[in-house]
Amino acid sequence: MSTLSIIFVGFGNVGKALAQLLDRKKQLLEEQYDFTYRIVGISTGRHGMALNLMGLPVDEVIETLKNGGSITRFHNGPEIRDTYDFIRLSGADVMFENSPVNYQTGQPAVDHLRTGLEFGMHVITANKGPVVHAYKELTDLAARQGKRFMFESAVMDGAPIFSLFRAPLPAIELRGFTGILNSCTNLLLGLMEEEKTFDEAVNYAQSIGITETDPSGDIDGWDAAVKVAALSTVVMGIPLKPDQVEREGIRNITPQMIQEARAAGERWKLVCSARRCGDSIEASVKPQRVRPTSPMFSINGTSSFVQFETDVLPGLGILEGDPSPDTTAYGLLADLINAVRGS
Ligand SMILES: NC(=O)C1=CN([C@@H]2O[C@H](COP(=O)(O)OP(=O)(O)OC[C@H]3O[C@@H](n4cnc5c(N)ncnc54)[C@H](OP(=O)(O)O)[C@@H]3O)[C@@H](O)[C@H]2O)C=CC1
Ligand SMILES: N[C@@H](CC=O)C(=O)O
Repeated sequence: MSTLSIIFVGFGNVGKALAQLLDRKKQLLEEQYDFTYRIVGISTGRHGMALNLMGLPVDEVIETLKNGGSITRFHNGPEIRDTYDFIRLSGADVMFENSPVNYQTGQPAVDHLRTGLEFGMHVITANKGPVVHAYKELTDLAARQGKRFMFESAVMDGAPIFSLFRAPLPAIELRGFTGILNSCTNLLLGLMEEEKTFDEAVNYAQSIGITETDPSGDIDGWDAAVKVAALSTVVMGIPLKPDQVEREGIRNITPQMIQEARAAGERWKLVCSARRCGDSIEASVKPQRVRPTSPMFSINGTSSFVQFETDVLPGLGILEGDPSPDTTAYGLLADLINAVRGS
């Protein structure tokens, strides 16, 4: 049985959930997939970084972070200058990159992933930035290195969106899609229907780890726009950047607007859509009132939904019920298994 050494770049809600899921699935990985793992490195933005090639005490690292402490005390080895040094010194087989998203450039995650690939690692991320800003570059580099660049969790967390179009739907023509791709705003709109204030709703969303590091990315529609751009780039084959998506967030939706919609039997939803027009794409993210006849009407809480328009399957939809950092962690774990077994 092989032992993979694993590093984490970014160890917030998602990184920690993944470390705990890996621990829970350790025996299954050994029995069914014939590999085990050792977490040899964890790096953060403001809470230090630590390498120990014999394996880090992950529970203690999590406890330290919970108390706001630095994890540098767990470091055992030569001094680490920066994250690139951390990646290089780790000699790891697999890197998980889960740092905050940068909608405009994808950095520094793109550089982290490139460095991991250059040093011979499979690189796996839930970060949407690199998918829209460096999909081709990182996919080509991974192929040259005989490694994988994987990002299933970047859109709809653990639901297999990218994998679906990788193999199970050969020869299909994807013409467009519509749906709810941002969990946070769907939760906020639902809580406002229950007469919570906007601030109360945001605080709750942050407490369950579903917002972006900076929640304005959710509220102003950037997270939804980067997901639309990622789907366009990867599954529709039309590279698109978030600022090319017509975008309006939910900041201007008032409690009165919510109640007016309710009185009319409708609900506000932050609707994402994209439609192929020749070689280009028309894409938007905007709040819309939806009727009970829409499949989006009954998408509650953090749940998300997408309906694909294809030439052969009329209306193929995927609903993900109540995702959280734990479901994102599952998408990352699935990527790990698929990278290791070459599927
Ligand atoms: N939360 C979710 O449900 C989902 C999140 N994602 C994506 O996963 C990624 C992580 O999200 P989440 O865990 O919620 O975010 P958090 O804000 O909880 O964690 C971010 C982590 O990245 C670290 N970090 C910050 N800057 C850097 C840097 N320059 N280099 C290395 N590490 C850095 C932070 O360290 P420190 O705290 O010390 O600053 C922290 O450990 C994001 O890209 C997000 O879009 C995708 C799907 C779902
Ligand atoms: N902030 C994001 C988290 C998952 O991508 C969302 O709310 O959808």
